[in-house]
Amino acid sequence: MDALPIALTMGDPAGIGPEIVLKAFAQQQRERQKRLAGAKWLWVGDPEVLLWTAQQMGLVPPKLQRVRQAAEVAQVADEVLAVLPLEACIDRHKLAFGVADGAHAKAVVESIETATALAMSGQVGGVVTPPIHKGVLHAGGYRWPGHTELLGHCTGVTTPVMMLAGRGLRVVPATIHQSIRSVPDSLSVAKLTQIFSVVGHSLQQDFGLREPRIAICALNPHAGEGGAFGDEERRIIQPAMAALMGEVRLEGPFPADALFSEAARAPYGAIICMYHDQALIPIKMHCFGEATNITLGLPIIRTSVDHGTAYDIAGSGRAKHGALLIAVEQAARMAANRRTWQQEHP
Ligand SMILES: NC(=O)c1ccc[n+]([C@@H]2O[C@H](COP(=O)([O-])OP(=O)(O)OC[C@H]3O[C@@H](n4cnc5c(N)ncnc54)[C@H](O)[C@@H]3O)[C@@H](O)[C@H]2O)c1
Ligand SMILES: N[C@H](C(=O)O)[C@H](O)COP(=O)(O)O
Repeated sequence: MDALPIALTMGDPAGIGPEIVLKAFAQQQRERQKRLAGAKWLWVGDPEVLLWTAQQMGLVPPKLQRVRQAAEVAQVADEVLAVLPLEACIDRHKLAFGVADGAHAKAVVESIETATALAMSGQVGGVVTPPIHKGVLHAGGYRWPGHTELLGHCTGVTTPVMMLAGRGLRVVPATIHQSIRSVPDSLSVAKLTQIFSVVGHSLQQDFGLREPRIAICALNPHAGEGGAFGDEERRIIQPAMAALMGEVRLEGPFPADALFSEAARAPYGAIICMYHDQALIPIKMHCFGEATNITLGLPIIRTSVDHGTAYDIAGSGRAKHGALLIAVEQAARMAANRRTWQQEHP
């Protein structure tokens, strides 16, 4: 078993996050009987949220044990879920499934900040984040569009990079949570060079690929058709690729529509796309519920589920928890790969 626990954040308390944590922990316990494997979990959040969710849904909650620091998790029995409470609390009398409430934002953010600090100081092996509701953060006065940007802020990283990975496909959106209208103007040679470099390094360090090939999507249809439909390929994408020649194996820019067939993508360790939906539509069509959202370029390991808060089914019992188990396993695998890489490249 890994020595360090994995920290799980609270996520949005009114969404399916607490439900999938309860279900995933129960499954992990059943499988633990068969094979002793995997790191212990440390849930960073208001324990009332788990208890309320279990009570409302008729689920049997695990025994919870409050800890004050991550080091205590080693003493917590396997069948008990260690919980690190927050300073900010959730008012369970006002909590309702599927209702976005800006009053939850403070605790949601504190959970992410606390788990990140634990990972930064080496007290946990990685951070796994159940979904948050971006409207809740916004209503609470926070301007982070999502985890990715908040994690960048918490770790002092200016260009955190989002990757979604599942069933042999890895996609990276070069721009994330912003309007389509603003995308071309926010692409620059410097920004793309940085992202291409982070992805190349992470495929080696975190995914164990020795000489990864990376495909780059064009921004415009048919890669701009020689300039007839736009020139960002010539002005921005190609110079960024050229800047890394000899360092990272980049190919393209390819017309995005033809790149996602099985044959076209097979040689590549990752496909870098120019905007959110160019990357996330193909991966969610390919394996929604089984993909993992990973933040690259951080000094810590962070993974997440590929789905959101699913308010439409919160509290109904219909939420599937498979993506959370996959995200935890992915975090543990990445932590091991990174340790090996760091030993080989001191
Ligand atoms: N990792 C994250 O924090 C994360 C990821 C994606 C979206 N979000 C946020 O979640 C909120 C809702 O987003 P959305 O509605 O676009 O996407 P969503 O993933 O919450 O829901 C899309 C559809 O998939 C279903 N679904 C999602 N997860 C499911 C599961 N585990 N089991 C069964 N069905 C599931 C939902 O019921 C819904 O019909 C938004 O605020 C969004 O920004 C957060
Ligand atoms: N773009 C992600 C998705 O649609 O799955 C999601 O919004 C999560 O983003 P963060 O990990 O930055 O919260």
